[in-house]
Amino acid sequence: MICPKRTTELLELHLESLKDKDPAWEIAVSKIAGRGVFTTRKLKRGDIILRDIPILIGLAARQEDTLNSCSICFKVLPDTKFMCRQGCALPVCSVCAKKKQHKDDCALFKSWEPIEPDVANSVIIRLICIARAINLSKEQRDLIYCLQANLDNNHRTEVRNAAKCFNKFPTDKKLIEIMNRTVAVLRTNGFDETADRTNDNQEFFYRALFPLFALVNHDCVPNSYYTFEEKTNYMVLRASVDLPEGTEITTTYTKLFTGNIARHLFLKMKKNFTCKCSRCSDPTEKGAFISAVYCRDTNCSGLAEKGAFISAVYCRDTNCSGLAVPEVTGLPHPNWNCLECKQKSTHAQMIKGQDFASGAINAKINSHSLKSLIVYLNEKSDSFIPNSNYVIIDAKLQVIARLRKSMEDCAEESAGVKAKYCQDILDIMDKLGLGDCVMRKYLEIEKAK
Ligand SMILES: C[S@@+](CC[C@H](N)C(=O)[O-])C[C@H]1O[C@@H](n2cnc3c(N)ncnc32)[C@H](O)[C@@H]1O
Repeated sequence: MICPKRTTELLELHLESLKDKDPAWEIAVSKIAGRGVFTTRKLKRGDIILRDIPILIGLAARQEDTLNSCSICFKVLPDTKFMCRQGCALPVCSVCAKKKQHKDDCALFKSWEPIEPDVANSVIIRLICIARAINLSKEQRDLIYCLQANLDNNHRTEVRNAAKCFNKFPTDKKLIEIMNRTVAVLRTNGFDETADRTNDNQEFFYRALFPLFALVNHDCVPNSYYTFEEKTNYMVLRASVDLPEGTEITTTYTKLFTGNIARHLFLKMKKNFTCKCSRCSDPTEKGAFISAVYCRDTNCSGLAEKGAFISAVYCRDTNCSGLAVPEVTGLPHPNWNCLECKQKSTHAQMIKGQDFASGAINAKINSHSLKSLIVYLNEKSDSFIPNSNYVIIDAKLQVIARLRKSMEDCAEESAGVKAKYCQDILDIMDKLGLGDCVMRKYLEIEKAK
């Protein structure tokens, strides 16, 4: 680990234009992991903790149908003629084509001779963010190298695959090392794949590295939240709750509403660590029961109908309607404990109800009938899965998002549904102890509309 003092020096150079005489943050050794960011004074809920400038930013280009965005301003361009005419294989709008950043990108990519310069290729477009590290100053590069990089066997794949798209991709070991290291740093600290980092469940369409924010450790109930300034892409980090002086700032690397088991797996596999926060250590997730399922201590796990089983559901001949939670946290397939009858069950037994409800909800989502999804959530899902379960939270978020766009085919059913679902989720957020965040603001606005 590079020491907090040197890290701060490099960050101060990077943040020059945002220099604050009396910053509310400092870098210090963390009890959670390595270095962390701490408050230097008392802050109130909503106060700005810090602002950060992306040291690297580029299009995420995750899906082929989003390739017609400008690689500088990220605006979506008309469907045809959005590629640079200079043969660099980058999409750019006519205004940004004249900007220095594009001229630098263009010169670099053109010198590597793209094999198909007129075709938008996601591998090439995704490389912009990484390749921009080549033209950074020494201090900027030092800052990138001072950030943690979880090196796994895959971090070289991206550059290796990109090389196949050019006739003259560099073979110089130093250049390749800069790009590979940047990939690893971005994966450990940046915004990249949708699932890698989420802003309270919202997706990103660019990949970016904010070096000061990269020092913020994870907690499944974070005490800060961030937004972005539209014109500059600067990040603004604010306090979710009142923060005493000397508090370590935390953010979340996972979605807020996934259960303990899924969060544990994601953090282990994608971020290389096991979270030991208070939510992760509590099988009830602070009484929010996001991963809880019904106990249904049952003598019968058969289907409630003979023959073709077309409308069959699991037999509900049960003795117990209590909630079951994982016996211990941090295992992918834990045994489960009923909080009422104390019966223990295997993971496979317990997860049936959740899988069943999940399948039914996905079928309703895919059928595009919002009405049938709402009816299912209001009248049926509760017999398979508790309303606090994340499968239900996700489905309600889908309904809220769709009702927000239009009233679709269900004017009657939707009356009051959006406000009720928003309130249901806000109640769960309160149980988790989540303070202000983008999601809370979104739900409060949608509830009031
Ligand atoms: C974005 S960096 C955070 C800053 C890092 N502590 C440093 O010194 O550079 C992410 C890395 O920090 C560590 N980390 C962050 N939050 C953690 C947590 N809650 N528990 C364990 N390790 C954590 C993990 O190694 C993770 O890959």
